[in-house]
Amino acid sequence: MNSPEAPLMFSQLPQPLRYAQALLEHFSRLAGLTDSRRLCQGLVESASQLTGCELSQLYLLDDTHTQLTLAAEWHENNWQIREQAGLPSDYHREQLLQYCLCQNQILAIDTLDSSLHDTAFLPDSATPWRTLLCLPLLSEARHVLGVLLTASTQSLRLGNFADSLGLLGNFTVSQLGLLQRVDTVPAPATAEPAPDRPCPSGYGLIGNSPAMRTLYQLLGKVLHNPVNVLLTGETGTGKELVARAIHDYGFRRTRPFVVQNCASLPENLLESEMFGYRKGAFSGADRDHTGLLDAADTGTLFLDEIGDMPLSLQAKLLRVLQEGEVRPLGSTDTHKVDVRIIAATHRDLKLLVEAGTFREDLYYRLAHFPIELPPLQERGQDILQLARHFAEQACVFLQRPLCRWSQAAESQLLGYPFPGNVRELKGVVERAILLCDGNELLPEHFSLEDAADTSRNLRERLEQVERNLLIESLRRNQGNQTSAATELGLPRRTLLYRMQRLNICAADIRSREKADARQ
Ligand SMILES: Nc1ncnc2c1ncn2[C@@H]1O[C@H](COP(=O)(O)OP(=O)(O)OP(=O)(O)O)[C@@H](O)[C@H]1O
Repeated sequence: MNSPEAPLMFSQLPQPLRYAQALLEHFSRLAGLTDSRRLCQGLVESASQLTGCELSQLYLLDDTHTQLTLAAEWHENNWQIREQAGLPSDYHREQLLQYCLCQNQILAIDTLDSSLHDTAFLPDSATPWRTLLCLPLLSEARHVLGVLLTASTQSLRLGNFADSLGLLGNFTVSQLGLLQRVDTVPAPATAEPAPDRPCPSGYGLIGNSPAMRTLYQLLGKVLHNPVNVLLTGETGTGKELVARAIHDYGFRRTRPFVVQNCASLPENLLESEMFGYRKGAFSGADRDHTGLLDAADTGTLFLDEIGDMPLSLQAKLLRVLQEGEVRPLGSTDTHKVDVRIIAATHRDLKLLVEAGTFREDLYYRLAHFPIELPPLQERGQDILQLARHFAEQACVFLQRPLCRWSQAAESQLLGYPFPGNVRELKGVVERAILLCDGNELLPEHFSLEDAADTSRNLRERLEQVERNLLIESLRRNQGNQTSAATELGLPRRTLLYRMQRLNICAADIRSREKADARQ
């Protein structure tokens, strides 16, 4: 067994060949299981048989990575059924599991000490648990999906099984994924069509385009990993929303989330806000003040517009990132904080580095895990999904019935460039809901044409606005010209004249009456 390949995985085991053969048999047995529950049970049984451990447990994260659940347990030669299989949403007390999951690290403990380690997740045993192995289970894309744990009351070198058991565990979770996909094959054509309602697509964010799916993949990688994250992208693309998602769906979700916009305060105020100060640090400092870094301790600090942070503060922030240390103004002492920094900017930080206004060392520290948010224009049909979502929100807020979307309005939104991205879309939709008196959103409710169409002169654009106003009024009055003229404060003859000039015909007015009648 001196060949450099296969033996490496088995070389520390007493009977490597027999073990390799047994491992193959377990692979092939698991590959034949077509029921998710049996597959989970099969894995824990295999893990115990291969290692000789009395206990094996399989924990799986749910789709949103918020809940870690005990999916199967093998103990005392049997599958166990536990009542409360779900762990608290931050699995904070289960430090060992949390370490393995969040750090994506194998954990092998040869001498388990119950006074040092909280092992409440292990079942009661007459003899104390002595050795433990925790393996993060990974998808093909290297996302952590769960943990495989084996434990024994005997002294075993469980670390030697880590590589081979990891392969078996990863294989099992990929089989589970396949089975889930088979179970969720679209319903047959006879089924009722799904309601046309927007729904969050990933981590509470809306959008299903390839660009957004790539974003969700990247988010999945940082949720359970304490790296700092740099969010870039045009204004209004959702950087703050994404920062919140990383916090809310990650392992710090029960800890504070603190936001500071670096462009909103002058240098000295920003410094005292972030780092805090001691009484007497400057005139007016009549008491100690806790800084945001302390407020965010054990949680997340979101630094928006990081490109606008003054150079002197950049040096202090670098110290926090490198040493985890904060020194409040007026203090000679430093103290430690444990804060995940998520920074965001719509500016090109590399250019700022070249221009000498942003520190290169800080840039590299922050950009450990850069995530670029796609502009709205690159999200295709997400525009409509987002628009429906914002329309629904606005209708609920205004306590009015939901509006239908005319095809023309949808096409108009799809053809508009949205330089202000999602924020602009939200504003445009909310305004349209206010302008829409009936139940159907029409192109004239959206003030997009003017911004998009620069080919028309001012008079033509004003005429378009006037035309929309007249049509709206006529529709409100069921086509009655006298009532519409009164509402608009015009003599009826003037209204007729303007209608003629602006080419408003009965069909323009009827199009909504028809829509209303269909309701
Ligand atoms: N994918 C999304 N799903 C739902 N709402 C979104 C999405 N992206 C952005 N929004 C909404 O759009 C608005 C702007 O988002 P946000 O403030 O996070 O953008 P930003 O990139 O941080 O902007 P800025 O660079 O100007 O600070 C918010 O109301 C946010 O809720």
